[in-house]
Amino acid sequence: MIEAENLTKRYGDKTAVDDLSFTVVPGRVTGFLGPNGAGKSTTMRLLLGLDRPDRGDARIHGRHYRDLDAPLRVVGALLEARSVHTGRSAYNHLLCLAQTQGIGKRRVDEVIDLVGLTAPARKRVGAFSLGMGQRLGIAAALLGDPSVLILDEPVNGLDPEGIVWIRTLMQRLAAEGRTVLVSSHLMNEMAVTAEHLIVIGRGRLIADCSTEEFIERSTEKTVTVRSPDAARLTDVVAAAGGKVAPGGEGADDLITVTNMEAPRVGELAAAEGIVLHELTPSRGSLESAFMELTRESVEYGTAAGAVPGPVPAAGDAPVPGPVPGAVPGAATGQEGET
Ligand SMILES: Nc1ncnc2c1ncn2[C@@H]1O[C@H](COP(=O)(O)OP(=O)(O)OP(=O)(O)O)[C@@H](O)[C@H]1O
Repeated sequence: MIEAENLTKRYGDKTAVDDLSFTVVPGRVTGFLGPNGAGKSTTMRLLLGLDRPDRGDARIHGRHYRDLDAPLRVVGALLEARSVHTGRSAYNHLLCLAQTQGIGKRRVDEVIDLVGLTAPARKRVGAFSLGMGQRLGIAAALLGDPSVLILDEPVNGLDPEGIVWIRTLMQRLAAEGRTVLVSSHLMNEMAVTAEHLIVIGRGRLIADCSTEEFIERSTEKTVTVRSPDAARLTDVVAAAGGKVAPGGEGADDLITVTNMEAPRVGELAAAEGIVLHELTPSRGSLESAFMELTRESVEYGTAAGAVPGPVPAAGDAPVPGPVPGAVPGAATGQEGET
């Protein structure tokens, strides 16, 4: 288990992590999300004792990282800025790490196989591609067979096959009862990998809830309907309280309904004898939910608005705006559930 309690870290007058509290439990993959500069890497560094918090506490299985006897056997970490001796082979790099913690050669071979680096294991790390470097970092994290994994952008640089591999690996590690905290900017990937999310903006907690709940609360459900009698269906649905938008130019048979569930649309159509060619409910994406919930805590947006809504300048509005799905006591002051 990972616990952050009122974690606060300042760099000069910049508050990178601001009174952040959360718990990451074993048995599921927890995604750690936030816009650029939100404080994800800083939080991970605080959890790993690589930086000291100005206030608050970070514990792994109830202990500070620095108090762990054999840290690699408890926590495996992949951080963005890694120092690897580029002249060394992957095998030697892992062997050196293993020797510092009394881990045997057999485990080095095991993790090399596990991450798919068997063939290039004796090559210089300096000649590795970004994806191979990422696999090496993951191998190092897994070396001590740790019960806690803290992975900062593990998907970075991986090709589609590599992305599926890391997804499956993280889910397997969680299913084995390990605690897995993973940061990523790839929303589609997080949507299928992480069961739970911790979302931060400007160093503060925005949401701590299941991925499903996060999407559900912040995006509108829509129903796409196709009918040769779309005009009449529009009237019927609108009269029953549904909001209808036309499908757009050249799609006269298409409407999009909000404020009404798909079964109700189907029942109304049946009652009126209106033929349907399609009735598709859809929920919003994690990406749109994320944009919606974090838009006021984005530090680096384009002037035209890479995200919907106003983008305050850095230093402005330290408190993210009203957020459905925020945790109790979060920056918004709104009610929410965990
Ligand atoms: N060593 C440092 N010195 C000064 N400022 C720092 C330092 N490390 C981080 N910061 C600042 O703290 C804030 C949080 O940075 P951090 O790297 O933790 O964010 P992040 O969420 O990991 O961002 P990204 O998604 O871009 O990697 C940023 O404004 C960053 O510039």
